[in-house]
Amino acid sequence: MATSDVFHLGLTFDDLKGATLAIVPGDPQRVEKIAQLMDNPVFLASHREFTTWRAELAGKTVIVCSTGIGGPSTSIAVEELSQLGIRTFLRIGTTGAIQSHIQVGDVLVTTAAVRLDGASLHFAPMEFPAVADFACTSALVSAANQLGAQVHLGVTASSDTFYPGQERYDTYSGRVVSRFKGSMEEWQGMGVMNYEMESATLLTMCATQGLRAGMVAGVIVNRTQQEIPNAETMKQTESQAVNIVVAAARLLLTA
Ligand SMILES: O=P(O)(O)O[C@H]1O[C@H](CO)[C@@H](O)[C@H]1O
Ligand SMILES: O=c1cc[nH]c(=O)[nH]1
Repeated sequence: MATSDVFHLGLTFDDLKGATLAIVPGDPQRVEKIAQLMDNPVFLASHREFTTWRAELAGKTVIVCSTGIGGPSTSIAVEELSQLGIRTFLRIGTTGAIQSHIQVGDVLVTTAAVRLDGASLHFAPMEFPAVADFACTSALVSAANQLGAQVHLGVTASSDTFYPGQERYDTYSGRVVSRFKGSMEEWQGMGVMNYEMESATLLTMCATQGLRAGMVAGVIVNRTQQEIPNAETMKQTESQAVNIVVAAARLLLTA
């Protein structure tokens, strides 16, 4: 029997037991928390940034697999999970809001991403929109409403870097390259809700390959107010977004 049917994830076809839906957080430590909210959670593998558990929801198998931070590792997770049979991806992340009306603790559902990454260009030219799947997006919004979350729907800026690409000056050099100087204000003017680091790659890969993807994130900082998140608030916000993604997966699996 194969020990792994794909290059990085350390998973076999057998491990997935026919699952077609995966929940994909960035942080490997979030994976078990998500799996434990479902039935019969089982640890499958952990290699590099990719930790994978399997569980059941509404009698169907669900995979939970971390992508790590950023587009390159996300592209590997999405590619290998697709090879193994996954067709629907729900990302659950943390994020920094850039609009003053969005509060820390709110939840954002991404309808499309500004492609400030490099990996998505390996799947489609820049003219192609990084757009979320409508059914996934609707399920995430319904789940957020069911759970009483304060939810905002809109565009996310998805950057390869946490510091210059998100126009942070509180760095060792204090310098941001000219391409990104003033960029936050520009995105704010266009109504962009927030920054994170994986949706551009995930949404472009899925939209160009007949796969479904949706994205929800808990707001852990608001860049118009502060730079460093509060640890307790961060835990609560993450936990709310985790509950939402599991509820959304249930809606999609029972539709
Ligand atoms: O909480 P996750 O899912 O990792 O998402 C966000 O947090 C990381 C940066 O701190 C990036 O991966 C960003 O997209
Ligand atoms: O500001 C933030 C917070 C979380 N993740 C990001 O990528 N940016």
